[in-house]
Amino acid sequence: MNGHVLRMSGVGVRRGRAELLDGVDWTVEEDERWVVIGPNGAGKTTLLRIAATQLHPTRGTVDVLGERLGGSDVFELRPLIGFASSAVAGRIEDDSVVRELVVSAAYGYLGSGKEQYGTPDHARARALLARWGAVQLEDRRFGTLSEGERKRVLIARSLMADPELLLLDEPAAGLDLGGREDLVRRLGRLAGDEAAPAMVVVTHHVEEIPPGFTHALLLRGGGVVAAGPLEDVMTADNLSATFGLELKVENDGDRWSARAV
Ligand SMILES: Nc1ncnc2c1ncn2[C@@H]1O[C@H](COP(=O)(O)OP(=O)(O)OP(=O)(O)O)[C@@H](O)[C@H]1O
Repeated sequence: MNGHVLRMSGVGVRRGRAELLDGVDWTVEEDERWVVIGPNGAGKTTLLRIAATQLHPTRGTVDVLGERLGGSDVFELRPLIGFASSAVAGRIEDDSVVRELVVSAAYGYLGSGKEQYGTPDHARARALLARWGAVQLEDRRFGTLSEGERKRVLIARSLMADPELLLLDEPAAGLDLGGREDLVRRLGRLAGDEAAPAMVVVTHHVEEIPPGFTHALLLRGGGVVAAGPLEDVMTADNLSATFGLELKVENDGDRWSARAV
């Protein structure tokens, strides 16, 4: 696999006359933790769906975990990819019981529900729910959970298959301040775990970059503004260009913040 978990080259996505992505070059190595940052409509979700093998680009090449998209069976790749997004959440039935929901992802994030699960699977699901502060919810139905509770359950579920690539689309969206800080701290803990998969987290807010994250890709209008190590990319100039307004950016060693000048 040469350490490349994900490699995109000249990737473009066109829908009608709209270029959702254009000329995206991006490589994620196995020990890297990336944030993808950009304004509404920048193409972040489209980019993540390509990485999750849910969407094929119109142009360019994509290699995920050493396999070329289009040239291999994506159903074999998908169990190796953890993916949590509001679209994934939207496909979950309200009456799904949390414990079953997590264990049913043991063989991929789109578990059919027909697989047989054993005691180790249930123990792993429980441990993951505990790690994400959600074990007290295991008997609850998904439809009864708060937004913050759903996010934590979905992340536990996305890790159930022990993926090699973890993709989280706006995991902190809709959370209150305490919920956001709790989630960012837990993501930071995962980022610091050497055994954790390569991670890509999409966000609109630099305040949501967890400690321990290493790289950022800034996206605007379907194009990459900058990509690379956080300390190189997270400049006021780059972020101002990404969001289309003049920003001041601060870093206190662990966390980032930005505000209009
Ligand atoms: N099928 C489609 N046809 C035309 N335009 C589309 C289609 N699907 C998505 N788009 C547009 O592509 C752009 C990128 O969408 P995407 O969801 O990837 O952005 P995003 O950066 O995730 O946005 P947000 O932060 O608002 O979630 C948006 O302007 C969206 O309206």
